[in-house]
Amino acid sequence: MLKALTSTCCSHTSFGANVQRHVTFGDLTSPLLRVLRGQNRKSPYVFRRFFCSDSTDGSEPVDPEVKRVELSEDEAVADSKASSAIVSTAFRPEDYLTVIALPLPHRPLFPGFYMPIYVKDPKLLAALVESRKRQAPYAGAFLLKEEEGTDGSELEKNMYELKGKDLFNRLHEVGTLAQITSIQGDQVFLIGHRRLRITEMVSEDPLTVKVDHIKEKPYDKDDDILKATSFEVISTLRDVLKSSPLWRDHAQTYTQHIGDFTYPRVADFGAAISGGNKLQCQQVLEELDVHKRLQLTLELVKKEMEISKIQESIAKAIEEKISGEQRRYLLNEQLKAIKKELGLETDDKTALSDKFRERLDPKKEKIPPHVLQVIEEELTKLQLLEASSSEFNVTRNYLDWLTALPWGEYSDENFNVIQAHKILDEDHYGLTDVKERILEFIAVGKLRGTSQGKIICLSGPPGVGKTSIGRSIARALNRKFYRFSVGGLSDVAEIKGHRRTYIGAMPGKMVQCLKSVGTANPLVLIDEIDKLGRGHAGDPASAMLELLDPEQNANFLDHYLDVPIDLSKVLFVCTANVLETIPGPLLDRMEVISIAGYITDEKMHIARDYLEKMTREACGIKPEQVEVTDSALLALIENYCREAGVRNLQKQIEKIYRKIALQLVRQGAVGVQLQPDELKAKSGSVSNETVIVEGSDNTAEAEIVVDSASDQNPNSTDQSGTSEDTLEAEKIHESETLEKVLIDKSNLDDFVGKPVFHAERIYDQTPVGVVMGLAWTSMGGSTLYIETSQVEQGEGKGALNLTGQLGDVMKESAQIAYTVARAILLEKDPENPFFTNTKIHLHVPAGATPKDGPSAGCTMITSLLSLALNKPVAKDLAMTGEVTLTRRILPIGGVKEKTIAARRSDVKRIVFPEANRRDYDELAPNVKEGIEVHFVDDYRQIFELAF
Ligand SMILES: Nc1ncnc2c1ncn2[C@@H]1O[C@H](COP(=O)(O)OP(=O)(O)OP(=O)(O)O)[C@@H](O)[C@H]1O
Repeated sequence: MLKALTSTCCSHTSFGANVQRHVTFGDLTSPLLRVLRGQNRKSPYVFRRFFCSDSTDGSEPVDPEVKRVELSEDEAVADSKASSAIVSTAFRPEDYLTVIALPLPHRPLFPGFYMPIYVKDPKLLAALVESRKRQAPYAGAFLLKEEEGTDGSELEKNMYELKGKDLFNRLHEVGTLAQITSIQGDQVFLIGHRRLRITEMVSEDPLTVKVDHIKEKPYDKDDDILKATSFEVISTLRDVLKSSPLWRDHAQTYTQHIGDFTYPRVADFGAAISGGNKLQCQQVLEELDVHKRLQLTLELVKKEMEISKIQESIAKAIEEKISGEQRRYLLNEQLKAIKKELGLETDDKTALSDKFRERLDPKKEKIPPHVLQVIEEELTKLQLLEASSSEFNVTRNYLDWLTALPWGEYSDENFNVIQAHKILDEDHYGLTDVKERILEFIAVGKLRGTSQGKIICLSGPPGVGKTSIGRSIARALNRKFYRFSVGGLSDVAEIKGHRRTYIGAMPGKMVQCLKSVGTANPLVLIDEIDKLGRGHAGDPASAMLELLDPEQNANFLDHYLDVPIDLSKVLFVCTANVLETIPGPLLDRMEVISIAGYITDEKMHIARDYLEKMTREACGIKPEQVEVTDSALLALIENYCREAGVRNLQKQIEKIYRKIALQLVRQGAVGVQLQPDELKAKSGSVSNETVIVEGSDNTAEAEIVVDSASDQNPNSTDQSGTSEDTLEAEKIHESETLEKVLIDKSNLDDFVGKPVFHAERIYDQTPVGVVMGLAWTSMGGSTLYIETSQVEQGEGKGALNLTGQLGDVMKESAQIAYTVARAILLEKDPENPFFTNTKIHLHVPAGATPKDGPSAGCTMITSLLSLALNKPVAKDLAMTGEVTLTRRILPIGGVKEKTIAARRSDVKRIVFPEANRRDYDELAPNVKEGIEVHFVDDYRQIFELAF
């Protein structure tokens, strides 16, 4: 603040430096003292330059030497010439009664102080230069009055535009006689001398005014009040200056001598360096009563003191804030050191080691010795490493994994076959093969006393419950369940882990599994094993082999862990949609259980007993609120969800129940809305407010109104009766309005839309040349037609065209069929030249679906013969079987799927190869129901059946 204050006296930094040079208080100490005491009359300029009290008194003439010191060397030379011609008495300040008026924008100039100003008006500047040359270096400095409604910045701008009378009117009457010490460019340096008062204007441009020199009113130097006030000003100034380190030196110099100043000087000095605004300063300047002036100054410096205190406290607060953090850090460090010294706390490393040892201790007996050894070595290494090194982190993470694994921890297995059976039945309908296999596994475990790790592979179309049965098996065996999908997995590191040297290295899935389940005998479900990716670095299939092979996995080596772990107690269950894509060696180690898909009857059971129940609970609907009829369910299965699995069926059921939930909530909303009406009828004591809300749609609002009715009269028994009635009414109403939602075949459309599934059966009566075959895909079995048609006829035009996105095997199969059909026709009707003279087109719809495989061989022959003989084939007959050139029928795959598909398409008779008789015999009776199967090993038998 003081810096700012002082710079107001010399408000330009460039000039500030100048001032510093002139006003070096340390240097001036003795001359100033002497001048103030009137001892050194020879060189009064030093004093005058700083504090011109003698000149302002009017007792001291200005020495021409004063000027010489202030001028530059050139000016001094010129000046010396000029001065020789002018009488020195011409420079007495009190002789100046007409002066050029200089406007001051910011602060008044106090006697004894420097002030640089800029003079932008060239005429004025020229006049000042001229007057200096004429040995009359004095002007009047007057503070400019502020125009109403303007701020300071505009004042300076406008100042240069003010001229003559306007300027005159804007000047404060009282100002200072200012000596022009030097002029550099448009910068003029002034020293204040004595107070002036404007009496009249003399000329306009530059503004020249007549002035009176004014003096303070006489005062008694020994007046105690005056003395006390001035001392108070001095002591306050001393305090202010002391608290500001920047001005401490100056303060010392000043305060040493300030006692020698006259009272008016002390007042002027205090006001000049204070931070008072320009009007306050002007007030001090205008005040001629010394006591009053001192009081005004005292006010200003006291204020300065307060500001200085605030400044100090702000600085202190900030300093404290910054150093606080640092202090806390240091204290913390000290605290740590002290604690360590006293043995109260160990350092990070020891704490870490202790944590790991704590983990190890309870299972130390079960940990294999070689693993224990590695752990001990690593723990020792941890102590030797620098805590901030990367190696330390690697070792810490490694130890974390090693100690977190469930070494020798097993969950108590369930060997109770009956209980396991119950659990399996609870979760899934049917799936007898799978369930039987699991029960066998449990039985063996019970007899042996321990269970073994095994690999079961569940294969089948999507949505038949492969994944969910895996979870159910874990529940039945009381093992922890962990599932991970290897579909598209191409990085071996996912299975075997990264080597520890890599940044961000992680162990493989199996180690992660063991850590997360916390037991060494979980059930691990490896999903989508048929979609295992082909790795660019390493072969994931081989890694899987190591993981799954019971011979190898007792010592499974994870790259990260680097110590063998025993996975032989883990039960692996894999799922796959097709077996073909599973790598041979892997498949060889698995026990495959295929789940073929469900027939309508099974789907009905699953929907009724499992999916519906599950969905109903998930939607929060009570069994009595809804009824889905058998016919609706049947229609849903037959017309909407004809695929092998039940996932789509589940989705449709969920759709139905969501719609029911919405319907119920809507009904409920209507019910509560009507409530106030009912209450009115019942109790007749509902306030008017209720009536207002009658018919409102907003349930919440209606409820609030009823509440407020009871609030109004809390003690009334009538009212409490009303709230009970409310609940009662709610219940009655709910049961009345919430009608049971009935879903029947007729309104099924409203819930699930129109059927999307059109019958696979294109023809009601198969025309000539069209025969139904049976196919099998990863989505399950399906029926498909083989169509043949005649393109053109002519001598020797016999040929065969194939369409329908057939694969190579199927194309070859068609060629074989063509040959066999020709041979058979030759046998049956030697005269018939059909194949020789007819170009035939064979197509397999739908054209957009790629098809392959040899199993449509016998269907193709039948189709070609039907066309050649111009005889349609029985409509309820479907066939499948690969044919050799010698007409033998070879076995096919997917007997169950094909049977199910045939039943879906209302086929009554199926032709299967004789070699598949065993597969068929194994099918559950409900799958075979209503089907007449013919097993054939030669095409001739099919010919008899078809025609
Ligand atoms: N036999 C069944 N009894 C009861 N629910 C079943 C049965 N089969 C399947 N589900 C139900 O069908 C849904 C789909 O089953 P899941 O997800 O296990 O099929 P998935 O065979 O694993 O299919 P994907 O091959 O696509 O993985 C599950 O909610 C499951 O509960």
